[in-house]
Amino acid sequence: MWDRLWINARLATMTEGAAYGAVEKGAIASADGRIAWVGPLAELPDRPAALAREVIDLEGRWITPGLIDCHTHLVYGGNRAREFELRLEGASYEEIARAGGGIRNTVKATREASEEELRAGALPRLKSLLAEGVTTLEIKSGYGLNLETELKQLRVARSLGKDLPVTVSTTFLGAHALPPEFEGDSDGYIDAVCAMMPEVASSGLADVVDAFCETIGFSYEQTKRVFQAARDNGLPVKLHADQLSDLEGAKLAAEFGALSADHLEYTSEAGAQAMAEAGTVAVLLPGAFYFLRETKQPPLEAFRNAGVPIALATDSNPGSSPATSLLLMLNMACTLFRMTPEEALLGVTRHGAQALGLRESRGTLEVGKVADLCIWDIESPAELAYRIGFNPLVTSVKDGRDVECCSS
Ligand SMILES: N=CN[C@@H](CCC(=O)O)C(=O)O
Ligand SMILES: [Zn+2]
Repeated sequence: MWDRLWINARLATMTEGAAYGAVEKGAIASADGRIAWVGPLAELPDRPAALAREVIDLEGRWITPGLIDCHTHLVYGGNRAREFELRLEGASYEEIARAGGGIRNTVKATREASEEELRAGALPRLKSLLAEGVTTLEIKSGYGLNLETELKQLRVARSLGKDLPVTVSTTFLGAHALPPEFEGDSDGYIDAVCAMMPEVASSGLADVVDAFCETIGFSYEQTKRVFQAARDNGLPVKLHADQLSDLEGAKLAAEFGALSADHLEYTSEAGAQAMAEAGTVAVLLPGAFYFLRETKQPPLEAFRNAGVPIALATDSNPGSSPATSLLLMLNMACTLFRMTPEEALLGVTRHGAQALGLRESRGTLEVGKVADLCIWDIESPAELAYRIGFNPLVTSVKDGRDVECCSS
């Protein structure tokens, strides 16, 4: 017997086929935290009450897979509201970074914070994401830039996943910026990051390794060394690539079979082609594009033509995207990048799961996958991208159970 059965539901399964993989008059069941049955209500093998311990009549509400935010920097100290003011007075993101502000400001605050303080700062941001139906998210380090603080951030990220109803995928981003103690010696810092890799890997605190390949970050060659060290230690990679200039980060990510390359405003057609061949997901981050008032659009058409799966994320961070609404990112991706609402929803479900290497277990409503669901009070899935600042979530379901903690 199944544990739970939701009937009279409209399902956006996000599988291939019909738009949104929609099933108009559907049903879905969970058993032991997994999806046990999904399909048209009329095809249920027996009366609902004979099939499950609990039957829930959704009266036509929509169900989607639980949402996935595949790129965040959620755990950090302090905030950068002062830099927001400076940028409004005319300073650019790059100028602030070159003058020793930017990421380095957050590094100072993160080094000074205790684990408890970092956790207390991250909790309301995480709860805001959960209240909109996020059931899986990625959290990066990258504001420590020394082994001790990077591990501190990763421990906080892991603990959030243990204590809240959310699956957390963790990412070691040691090569995020040059720490002040390595000023003038970026190669020396990359040596240090590579030297951290064995302990990062053996700690079990990081699922993936990331780097910031950019003129204000690290070069192609330096990023390649970080990726090689990750590979030598059995960790998969992803990359902050081609955000402010084309350093061929997309190509490098593809060469290493990266799970994803993220940002990608300056990616060339050849970079998109390489990603398609490698199965690397393009993660677009409209929050950073908006907040930094970027003008160069990511090459959406090149990704579509090459068949690159496109994901979307908040990039929640204090400097370039202080966002804690994934639904807002759906709207921004459509308005700013001209993605369709269906592409946007795929970006935070099926393709978001793929970007985290979780395609087998999450991201679609299919038998055998984890029973992470969102139940929405909407007339069509396009409404999730259409509205601005409105949350139509009725409830989310994590591992088959209703999420109680974070309703708005
Ligand atoms: N691009 C680099 N990292 C972040 C920004 C971090 C920060 O400014 O604190 C990003 O993904 O946008
Ligand atoms: Zn980022």
